[in-house]
Amino acid sequence: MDAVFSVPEPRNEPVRAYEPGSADRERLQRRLAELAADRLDLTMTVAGEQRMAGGERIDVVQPHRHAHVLGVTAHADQADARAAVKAALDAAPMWRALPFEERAAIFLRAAELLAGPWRDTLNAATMLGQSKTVVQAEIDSACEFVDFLRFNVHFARKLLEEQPMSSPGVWNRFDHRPLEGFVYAITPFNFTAIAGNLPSAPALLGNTVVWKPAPTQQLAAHFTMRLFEAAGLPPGVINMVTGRGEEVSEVVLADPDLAGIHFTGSTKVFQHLWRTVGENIARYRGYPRLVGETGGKDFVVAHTSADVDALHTALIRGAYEYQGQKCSAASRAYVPRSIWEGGLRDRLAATADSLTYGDVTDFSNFGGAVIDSKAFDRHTAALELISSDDSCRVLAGGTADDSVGWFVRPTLFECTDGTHETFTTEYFGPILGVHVFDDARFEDVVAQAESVAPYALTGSIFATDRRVVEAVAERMRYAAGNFYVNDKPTGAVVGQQPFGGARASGTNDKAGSWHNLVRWMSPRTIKETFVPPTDHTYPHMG
Ligand SMILES: NC(=O)c1ccc[n+]([C@@H]2O[C@H](COP(=O)([O-])OP(=O)(O)OC[C@H]3O[C@@H](n4cnc5c(N)ncnc54)[C@H](O)[C@@H]3O)[C@@H](O)[C@H]2O)c1
Ligand SMILES: N[C@@H](CCC=O)C(=O)O
Repeated sequence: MDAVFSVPEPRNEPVRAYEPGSADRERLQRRLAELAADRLDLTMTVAGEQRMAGGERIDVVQPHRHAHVLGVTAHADQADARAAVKAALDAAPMWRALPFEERAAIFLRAAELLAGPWRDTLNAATMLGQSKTVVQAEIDSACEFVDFLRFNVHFARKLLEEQPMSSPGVWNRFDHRPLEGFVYAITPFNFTAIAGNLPSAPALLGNTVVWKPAPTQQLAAHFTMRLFEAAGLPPGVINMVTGRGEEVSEVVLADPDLAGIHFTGSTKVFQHLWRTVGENIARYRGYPRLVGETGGKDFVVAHTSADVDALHTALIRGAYEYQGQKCSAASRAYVPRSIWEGGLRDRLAATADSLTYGDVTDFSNFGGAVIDSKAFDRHTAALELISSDDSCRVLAGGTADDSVGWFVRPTLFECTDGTHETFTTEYFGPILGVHVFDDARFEDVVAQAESVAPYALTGSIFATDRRVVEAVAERMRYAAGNFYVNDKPTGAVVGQQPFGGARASGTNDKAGSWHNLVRWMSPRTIKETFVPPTDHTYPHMG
């Protein structure tokens, strides 16, 4: 077809409420029951073929009921990794030859399938496998995932329009090539949308991908792969390998055709990947693009002019929704003594104590369990540290129980030392530390909060005094890639608050925006001269 196509105008997928008695809720509950009753083989998908990986088997369980096995997966071994790389390289010529519109149509179809008939499946898988409540699943595996798919097409189309200038008699063009080789996408447990976006964004631009989801997210990852297939994704474009990933990386990171890594997860793992790429640099055909969004130690700073009701709600939601397992979760707050002792302390503690964490299929619960025993152990160690340290005082929670699920109570503590390790370490759980300061020390505390932790992902200022808002935004300009004014530091929406952070929090390539997509393109500049010169001499030569 000869045409310059426009693409559908993207819109954010509306969030459904699932109120009692609604048809949406009843349908989702039926799907939850079906998936809970199943015990799926959670295979790899390589060159379109589903088969169990060759390594040790792993049970995928419900974190809030860990005796309940949802499916069985396995660690991919080196032979599995080699097969996935080969499948990606074999599919590359076909995929990059397909016009952009055809690739875009597949991902737009995936968006509409997910917004419609696949919504309950992805939401139910995310609730059961990752212990998300219905609202947390809905904003992730339905809305944010749909948004990534729609907005990526919109931004990619705009990037393809980018063309250089041409002087008279010359036509300059950009050929927006995909990278030469394959992309390695490695995704975290906590967001189904991120797991879907990391392999699909490079694929939209014509790259083929080896995708390694987190084992604890494997149930939703399995259905994500089925969704892409249902939308028409050809075999070999995205190849999903299962399990922990170390063995996969031994093969993939040593492959000469590694063209890029699209990672979201912990800072430690990203640094390991970066280091390994550095050690292998002479092996590669090119310089692999390294895109990584990683950890955070996200702050809320309050001023005496703050709206205390808004601050209270932001701290509760920001710290304890999804059990604090968002990279953006508020985990350290700085509150003036007059506000803290004027009522906020007791109110926050009472609200935190009242939050119910339990089985997420009971829609009355506020939260579920933390993801696995490793996370549970990390949090119990942090709780022990807090309760045994004289500078910290636990005000709510502080307990944990793994008899049925990996439950950690929403924990609130205050700490006299704003440089304490609890203010610099990412625990990734429902643990909020508050440093209370004398009102007059506001500027010193802002300066400390700016750089005490190595991260720079999200942060909030609560103040109604505009001069304070302006001054803190300027003083903390590099302390957060996503900065919020009078709002919680979580819940970024694709197309509205492009997401990502710098310093130890990552490369700040803003998932779901053109900043990210541009990393998966390798433009070729073409100059065509219509009437080329036929005399090599210049006028100054006489
Ligand atoms: N900045 C962001 O946008 C963002 C978003 C979500 C999560 N996170 C961060 O992710 C972390 C939580 O997620 P997680 O526990 O899944 O992180 P993680 O780093 O433990 O794991 C992330 C992924 O890396 C894989 N992995 C680990 N070692 C590997 C290796 N050697 N080779 C290949 N793959 C390997 C894991 O199996 C998983 O798929 C937190 O630090 C959180 O802040 C950041
Ligand atoms: N983008 C999400 C966080 C993703 C990390 O876990 C938010 O803004 O809350």
